[in-house]
Amino acid sequence: MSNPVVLALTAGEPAGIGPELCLQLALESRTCGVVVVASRPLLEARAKQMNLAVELRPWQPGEAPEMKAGLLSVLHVEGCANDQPGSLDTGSSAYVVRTLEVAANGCLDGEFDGMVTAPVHKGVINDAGILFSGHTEFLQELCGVERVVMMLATEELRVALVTTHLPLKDVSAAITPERLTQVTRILDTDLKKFFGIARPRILVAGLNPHAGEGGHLGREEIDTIEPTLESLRTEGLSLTGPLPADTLFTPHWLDQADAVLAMYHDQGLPVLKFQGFGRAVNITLGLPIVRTSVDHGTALDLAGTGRADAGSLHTALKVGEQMARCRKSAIEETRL
Ligand SMILES: NC(=O)C1=CN([C@@H]2O[C@H](COP(=O)(O)OP(=O)(O)OC[C@H]3O[C@@H](n4cnc5c(N)ncnc54)[C@H](O)[C@@H]3O)[C@@H](O)[C@H]2O)C=CC1
Ligand SMILES: NCC(=O)COP(=O)(O)O
Repeated sequence: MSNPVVLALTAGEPAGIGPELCLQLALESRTCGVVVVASRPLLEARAKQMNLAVELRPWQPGEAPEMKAGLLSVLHVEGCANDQPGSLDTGSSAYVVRTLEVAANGCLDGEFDGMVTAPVHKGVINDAGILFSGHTEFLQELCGVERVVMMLATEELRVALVTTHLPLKDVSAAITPERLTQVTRILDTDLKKFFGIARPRILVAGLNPHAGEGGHLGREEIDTIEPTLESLRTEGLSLTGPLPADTLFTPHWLDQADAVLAMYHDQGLPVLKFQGFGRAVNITLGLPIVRTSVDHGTALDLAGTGRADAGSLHTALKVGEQMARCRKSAIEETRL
């Protein structure tokens, strides 16, 4: 048995459910090492408020993280200004972003095999004067790559997005042949690399109602999507579409596909969340590091109540561990 995978887990927004989900996780034993990257006093305060019997152990690079029930390794990050569930504070925003930097840099340096993120509150980070669209875009920039892909997945359905956190009015202009080509290639490559699918079958949604109705309801399909897919097919990719998005998510199509490529956030994610909210994982494809996340947000209404479900965090850790193991094996093979 090779060394256990070590994942960094960022606790996210201090006022949200992230800190308590990290603590809940520590009530059970783990199959991989987990180091929570967060303010230690924040975690101590939340454990006390919620009566969670978790002993926090400071973690140093190079040490094996705790894996036993009741123990949690913590890499402390300074600067958390609030520990009250439900109350946002712009004073903590730089701290939240710092936890992401520490985890991502730890992955790039090889201290961690991957990172898992609990939810942040994008609004309060921007209110603090820090431009932040999402983890996806932040990690793309931090890792210095031109394009990444957001994909959410359950056991039954995978949905990837061509555009991510973009106002709807800007979506059409963002769907260029270059972006569509990059996103589709990343999706195809990473489905092979991390999910063992020899030739991924990808269903591609159109942008307009009825996929443009032959040009009568928009021309993006004719001018951009069809020619780009045709060109990618000549590289051997298995692509079906552009299909009308309203009927694409039916067994007729889904039964013969490995993933759906949606054009924008709210075209694909509501379907995925209707199908599996609470047990899905959000994966950033195309990064040089492994990053998975939960399928939900900060749920300020639930923070501190004990009613937050840890199902998606469990999925994010399980998939993060599988992907990290896959990446480690690939690295070891290239060394042989
Ligand atoms: N990965 C991330 O960092 C994400 C962050 N967000 C951020 O979260 C904030 C709030 O977003 P909302 O749209 O309100 O979505 P939300 O997911 O926080 O809440 C939507 C509904 O789902 C419930 N819910 C969420 N997580 C739950 C859990 N684990 N167990 C039981 N119920 C749960 C909430 O109580 C609420 O009723 C926003 O600032 C958004 O940007 C949203 C999605 C992902
Ligand atoms: N709806 C998914 C979402 O907003 C998560 O985005 P990110 O923070 O993982 O980029």
